[in-house]
Amino acid sequence: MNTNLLDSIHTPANLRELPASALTEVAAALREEIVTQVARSGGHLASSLGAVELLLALHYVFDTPHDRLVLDVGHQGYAHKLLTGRREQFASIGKEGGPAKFLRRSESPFDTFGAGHAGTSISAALGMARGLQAAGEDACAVALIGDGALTAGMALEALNHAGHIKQSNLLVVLNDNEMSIEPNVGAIGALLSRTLSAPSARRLRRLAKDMLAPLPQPLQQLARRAEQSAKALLTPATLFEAFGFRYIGPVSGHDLPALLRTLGNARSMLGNGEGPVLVHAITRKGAGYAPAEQDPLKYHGVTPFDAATGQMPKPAAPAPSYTAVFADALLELAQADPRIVAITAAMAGGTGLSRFAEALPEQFFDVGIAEQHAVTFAAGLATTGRKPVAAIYSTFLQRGFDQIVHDVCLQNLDVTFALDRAGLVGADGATHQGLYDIAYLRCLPNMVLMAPKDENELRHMLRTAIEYPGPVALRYPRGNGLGVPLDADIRALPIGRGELLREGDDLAIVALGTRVAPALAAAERLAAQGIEAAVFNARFVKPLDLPAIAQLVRHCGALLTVEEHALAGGFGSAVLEALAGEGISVPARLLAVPDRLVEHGDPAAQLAEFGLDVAGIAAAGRALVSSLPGCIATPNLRTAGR
Ligand SMILES: Cc1ncc(C[n+]2csc(CCOP(=O)(O)OP(=O)(O)O)c2C)c(N)n1
Ligand SMILES: CC(=O)[C@@H](O)[C@H](O)COP(=O)(O)O
Ligand SMILES: [Mg+2]
Repeated sequence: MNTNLLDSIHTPANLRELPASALTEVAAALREEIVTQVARSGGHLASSLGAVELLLALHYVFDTPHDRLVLDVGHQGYAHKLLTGRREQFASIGKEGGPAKFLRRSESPFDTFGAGHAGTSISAALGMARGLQAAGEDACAVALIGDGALTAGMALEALNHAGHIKQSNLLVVLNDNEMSIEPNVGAIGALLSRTLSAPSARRLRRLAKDMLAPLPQPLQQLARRAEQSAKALLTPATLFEAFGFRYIGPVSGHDLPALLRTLGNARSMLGNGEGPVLVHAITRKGAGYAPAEQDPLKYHGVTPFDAATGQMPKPAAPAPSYTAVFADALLELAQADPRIVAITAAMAGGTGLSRFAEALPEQFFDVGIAEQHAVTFAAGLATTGRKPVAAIYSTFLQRGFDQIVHDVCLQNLDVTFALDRAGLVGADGATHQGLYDIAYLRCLPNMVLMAPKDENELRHMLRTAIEYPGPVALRYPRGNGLGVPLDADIRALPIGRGELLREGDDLAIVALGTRVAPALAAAERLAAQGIEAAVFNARFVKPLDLPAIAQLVRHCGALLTVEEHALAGGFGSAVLEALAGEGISVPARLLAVPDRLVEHGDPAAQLAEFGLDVAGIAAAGRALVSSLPGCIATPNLRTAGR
């Protein structure tokens, strides 16, 4: 395939200069480019392949960016990126300085709305449509949303509102591939599925029309009413029509002539005051690349692989991932205690729970992309004596904040939150960083919050959390553990107690989670420079081990806190607040992620940039000790000063 065809397409306006007959070739070129580049860089492959013709047709039919195209999640948007002037940078997608894997308004005027979390597109497009109407602009807004994302509560809230206000310059295009990351959960997916979908209903309606034609008028009306009820049973049309949408479909999302026709029709229906329109397109996840079509789950999000064969290199993992260790420990604990149940919000693979689902199906729930529901569902289970563990990425749990406050903490219910991907996440970037959970959880009454220093401690913390009869959140990072040996038993830790890992007189380094190991290494470097730093593994953000920390700080006379979390509202802030409450004031430095967006990039480089690696911690420790009164800035700093 000749991807040179793409050389002449810098904006959709170039695309629109081509005859419609040329688009099939453009689609093939886009697909080729996506497979080739994602095989090198990694990224979201299967979803993007499935949406090539849809994006091509949307940019061809609509006057983007004047007409606003809003993508849900953004992981299906690689053809959109290639058609809107980002082909040259495409090879560095997800890398520092390269395009984001999702959408950012700062990246292109064609990215009309930032995306990364599921279910936002219809609300955003509805807001745009209303705003454009209010400004008297002759433009429309188009939301492209997957069948998985459509199960998110806010997507349904938006449908409800859009129909209610009859927003006629709004088009929703439903990209229905019968998949979320994994097969879709629940009735909406089932309603949309092929067996119930409209071709059969349409045939039925045509047949009924032919049969009714010779009948007298009243009988025809009666029969039409009966046909309406049959339709209600058979088609997704009635669902969307009940929401106040005019439904068109289903149409094949890979048949370009049919798509152009259908979207053209939909466009002509917009703006006439009769309410929003929904086009239902049927697609295949991974379309056009056999390995991804056969196993769309495996090729949903990929690291570099061999494009020719689809083979993925076996990662030479030096240690199991935190996710895997968490999942194994949870399965072990749940096998011994049937009260323990595991909950995921459409991320069974990502949270490591797939094996749990197979082994203990009665104790496992995938609620779909419904984090808010997951939290309150867990709370409900807890009222009956179940011990729910909701495993949700730190970034996605943001969705369920009010439910954590109102349904869990206020009632002090026994729910464990396993916050995977807490910290820097790398290529997924700003929308997926797990940098805010300490801030949004530690302010809540009744909440216990902890973070393990390694994967072995994670297992003990999981048991601690499950045994504790109230809300607990456990945060752990994306990626591999430290490779430490795993204890034979999994035991509960004392709540609110940290551990002193290294003694020292000159500086107290109080570290949390992933930053404990580098803090220890930094202390060794400092020792070589004559600074004896104590290193304390805090384990708990809430309740803090205040007695131990206060004693250590008093002893050393200087405090350095280290965490992989935003500075504002983070662990260091918690320590300072607690010390201030005790009337302890001490020279201190808080090492944390600064108050700015952290885009995609290499987490190791980002940690170094923020001074959170070994060198940064050592440098901050040395600077702090050097700044203390009476300290002479030479080797043996504090001792020289004393
Ligand atoms: C709030 C939220 N929860 C979970 C995710 C993780 N996630 C990303 S894509 C996806 C599946 C979306 O399915 P669909 O919209 O049908 O797109 P497809 O992958 O099938 O193309 C999920 C669960 C997310 N991005 N946002
Ligand atoms: C699109 C999306 O939100 C998820 O697929 C996300 O990319 C998950 O990434 P990891 O599971 O690899 O952390
Ligand atoms: Mg889907």
